[in-house]
Amino acid sequence: MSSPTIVSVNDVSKRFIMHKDKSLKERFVNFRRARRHRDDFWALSEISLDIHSGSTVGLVGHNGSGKSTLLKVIGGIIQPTKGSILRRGRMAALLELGAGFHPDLTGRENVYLNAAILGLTRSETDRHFDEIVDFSGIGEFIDTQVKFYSSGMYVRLAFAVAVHVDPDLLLVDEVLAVGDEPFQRKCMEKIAQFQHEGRTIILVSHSAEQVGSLCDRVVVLDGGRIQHDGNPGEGIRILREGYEDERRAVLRNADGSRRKLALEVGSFDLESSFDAGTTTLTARLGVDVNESVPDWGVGFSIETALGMRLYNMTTFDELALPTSTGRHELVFTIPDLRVGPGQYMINVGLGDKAGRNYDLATPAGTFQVPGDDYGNGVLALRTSVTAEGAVPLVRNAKIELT
Ligand SMILES: Nc1ncnc2c1ncn2[C@@H]1O[C@H](COP(=O)(O)OP(=O)(O)OP(=O)(O)O)[C@@H](O)[C@H]1O
Repeated sequence: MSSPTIVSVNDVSKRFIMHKDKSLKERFVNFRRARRHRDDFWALSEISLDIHSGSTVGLVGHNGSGKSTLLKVIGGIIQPTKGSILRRGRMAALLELGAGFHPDLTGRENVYLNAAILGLTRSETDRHFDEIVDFSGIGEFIDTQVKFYSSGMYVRLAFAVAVHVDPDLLLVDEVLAVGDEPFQRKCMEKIAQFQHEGRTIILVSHSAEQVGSLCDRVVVLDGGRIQHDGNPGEGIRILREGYEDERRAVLRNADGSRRKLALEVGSFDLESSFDAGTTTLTARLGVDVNESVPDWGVGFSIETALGMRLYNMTTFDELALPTSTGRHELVFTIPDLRVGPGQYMINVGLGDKAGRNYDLATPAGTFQVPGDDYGNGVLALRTSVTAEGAVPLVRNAKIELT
């Protein structure tokens, strides 16, 4: 039996009105002709989603695709123009930096205010107060007005309150990217605990890695519509493909002709060879040097289909690459590749030592490692098992280029 629906988004559309008049005076002068001086903009169109209790849903999409608007509509912060939202249980939302905090109140006062808004009594908040402050790491600044807090401090305190009010549903909008690394780790642990406890999480993220590791369902938005709803790996692939199309579009001049970058990924070919039980992967990268760039180099990384970075290297410490214009071929050889069954992506980026980035191919190529009987996971470990009277089997994992 599937778990009950905690959020139901029914055919929701959201319109924003964009005023063409720049100044108040223009608006005043054009008051009677107001309709002609405004544009309707549909940030969300006909969105329907049922979110089941206990799931972790990632909302992803390009800038302006409507992720934050959808999260705010789900959170009841803004009303849909059409359609309806049904929500059950206690909700805690981390939507905008500082939203829900009163700048003139201290951290302590804001904790009580926020917790009250989220439905906690004063004595319930008293009980959690030390834990909240402890989790936030705010320390003695808890009695300082929050207008003096840094953005990191805001997020830490807001997150600490949200996760200590016993929510059934947690909405998180990108704010996790703000805190420092130890705090982000703490947040991730808390989210994992929430998942374990069967709470529901909806999060907006730009990080494929975060979405891939946390979510069991990914919704890709494009221009306010659902482009994909379901498998996270497929969602991340669709999102990346979109970024690649966007990048190509940026590389066009106004007349449609292709604009050249100083360094460009010209070609990328993968080969694999299998010998004596090990796989060697060879990647041939053709770089078009259109303008001489001193100290250029290549970043080369391998990721899982869910965006988890497995390996990263650059050529900067290995090679001084030729600066003459024309196509240069680099050959990356990875002997004895030991990754487990699954799909992998190879990304390449071209840049220089001064930190300038020129071209990026994400992915430049993909490969698939078929399942074998040695186990699953990102590591291919040739674990051997013996048992008296048993016949050992020998299995080979061949790599297929896709
Ligand atoms: N209050 C508003 N008034 C007018 N337009 C708005 C308003 N809020 C959002 N928009 C527009 O709606 C579209 C969707 O915005 P939204 O913030 O939901 O996108 P997003 O996918 O979260 O983007 P990002 O990744 O940049 O945060 C954007 O084009 C944005 O400019």
